[in-house]
Amino acid sequence: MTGKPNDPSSHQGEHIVAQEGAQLDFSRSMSYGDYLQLGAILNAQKPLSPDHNEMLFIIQHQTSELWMKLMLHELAAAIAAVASDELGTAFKMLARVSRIMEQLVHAWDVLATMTPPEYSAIRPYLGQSSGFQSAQYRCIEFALGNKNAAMLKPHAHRPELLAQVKQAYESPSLYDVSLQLLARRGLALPPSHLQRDWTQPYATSDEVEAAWLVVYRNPREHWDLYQLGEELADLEDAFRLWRFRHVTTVERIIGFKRGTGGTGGVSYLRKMLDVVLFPEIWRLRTQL
Ligand code: HEM
Ligand SMILES: N[C@@H](CC(=O)c1ccccc1NC=O)C(=O)O
Repeated sequence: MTGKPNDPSSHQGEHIVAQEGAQLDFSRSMSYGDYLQLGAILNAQKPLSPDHNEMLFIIQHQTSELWMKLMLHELAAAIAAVASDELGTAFKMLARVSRIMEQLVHAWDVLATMTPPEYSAIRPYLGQSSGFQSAQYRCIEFALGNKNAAMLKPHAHRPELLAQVKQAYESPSLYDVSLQLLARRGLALPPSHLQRDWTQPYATSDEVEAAWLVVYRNPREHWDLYQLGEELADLEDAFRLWRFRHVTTVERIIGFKRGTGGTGGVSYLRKMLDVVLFPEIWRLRTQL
């Protein structure tokens, strides 16, 4: 034994961990993998094709779903916090949601390493499955106020998922609870926007814009509402970037083919770029 770091006969590594007192026997205590349920997570990649690149496709989606799970966890808590006037708590959560969305924006860089012929080898194995059927994604859209009854249908065959998506569909969105907060703070909000059928898509209102304008014209007096408005802008900004990277990545990989989910593909995704979640937050800027 020479003791050199790269000498395969060296037992130096063993000595280091022993000296550091690292725990090495997990026969009777919880290990890293036990705590994180890595057995379940790392055995859940089951490629259907013989193609090398399917692992990328699966892991890209699974990691996205995990980040979406955290986003929903934070969003639900942020909605509850705004509804109970705990704005400091809500800001922390909303900032985290925006950072997760940015993480998902950058994740497209990994998927974009997949070329059209590489994806064409996998695509026939996907059948009619599509991200369009992601229950968590739909819950995020609904929590952010983009309500659409038709989007419940892909979940009709899975009662537990349908219940989850329906709950998000029927609940007030982040923006709905934000407007209620503005009203509690004495700003003039139209009754039509304070109590309504939450399943209906949000309708832009000049009165709502006027209320936000009071906040934005005097930030010092309404500092936390002003901060809330900017958190909403951050979140929608990041979400727009995600939508844009999706459609661009899709175009570079499948061009203008129809989607496996049955939509026109890029034409459908481009229409989604026109969705505005918090319209008055954007419109008011013209008046400042
Ligand atoms: C090769 C990569 C991808 C392609 C070619 C692709 C293609 C498409 C297409 C064509 C649609 C429209 C629905 C349809 O008819 O199928 C769609 C929807 C969707 N995809 Fe992807 N996608 C890709 C990757 C991803 C990834 C990584 C995610 C992340 C989870 C994702 C999430 C979604 C979601 C959530 C929708 C529904 C969007 C909405 O309804 O606004 N996709 N995708
Ligand atoms: N809609 C895609 C298929 C697809 O991307 C997909 C298929 C199964 C699971 C997740 C997917 N990702 C996003 O739509 C296509 O038309 O090629």
